[in-house]
Amino acid sequence: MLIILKLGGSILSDKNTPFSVKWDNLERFGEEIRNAMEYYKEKNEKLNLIIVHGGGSFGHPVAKKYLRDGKFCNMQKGFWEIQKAMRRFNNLVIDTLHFYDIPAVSIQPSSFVVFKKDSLIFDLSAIKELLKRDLVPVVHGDIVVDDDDNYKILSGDHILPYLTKKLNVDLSLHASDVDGVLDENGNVIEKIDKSNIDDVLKMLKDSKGIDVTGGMYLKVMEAYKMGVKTIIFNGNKRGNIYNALIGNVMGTVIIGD
Ligand SMILES: Nc1ncnc2c1ncn2[C@@H]1O[C@H](COP(=O)(O)OP(=O)(O)OP(=O)(O)O)[C@@H](O)[C@H]1O
Ligand SMILES: C=C(C)CCOP(=O)(O)O
Repeated sequence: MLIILKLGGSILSDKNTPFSVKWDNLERFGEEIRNAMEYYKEKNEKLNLIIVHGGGSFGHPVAKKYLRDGKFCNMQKGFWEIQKAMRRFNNLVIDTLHFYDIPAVSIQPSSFVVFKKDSLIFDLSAIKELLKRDLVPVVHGDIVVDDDDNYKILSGDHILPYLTKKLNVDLSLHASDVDGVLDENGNVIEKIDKSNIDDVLKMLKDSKGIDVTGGMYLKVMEAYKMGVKTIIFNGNKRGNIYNALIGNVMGTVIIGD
């Protein structure tokens, strides 16, 4: 069983308070992930896990400092500043996971991923070998170069569907701070597929906090375009990370075309 789980920046941090961490949440996620690993072990079922996390209160405010009219400037300094912010965040996440005996290891996209016009150069060899050794790759949103002499943010919302497709993941999960994608009445849309994608995209607004990527719109659009199935659910609710990992959580199922 190969599962990929994105821990959204909005549940790991307060995106309106730079460099803040929601420690209660992060520690609970560690506990729930460990419990889910125990669940599969007791069932004698092999679980391989990849974790993705967003920029949260670390990447977004720093990236915003170097954006002018949608283009990155002063990147002689900015590239490392954004990398450094994400390394800080990634270190905190991974150290906490280790406190719960989760063999997490870091994957930093800025050092090897290239954003091409409509695809990614993203070598998966190391991630595949790490999974073979039952290690848990933790891939984070990051600043990356593109193939047009510029720079782009590689969002966790790009990474999750990309890895879901390329690694033929069995279960793709996105823990955010809402119960799912909500309609104009605030009700959870249970399924998004080609029958309702156009109507749903009209309902998507901005994120509450500082966000330089694309909030819910990017999440839904990237998963749909990549043609994968993923579930968006509320990671703030105690027990939901565990429930999602054992295949038992309510949210919005996106079925890409
Ligand atoms: N129709 C919608 N349904 C649900 N949430 C929506 C909708 N439109 C906009 N949002 C906003 O999207 C937010 C979730 O997207 P956001 O990108 O902030 O989450 P995240 O994945 O935790 O963060 P990050 O992308 O930084 O990791 C919600 O908190 C909500 O404010
Ligand atoms: C802002 C940076 C560096 C990463 C953004 O990743 P996301 O929060 O998953 O969109």
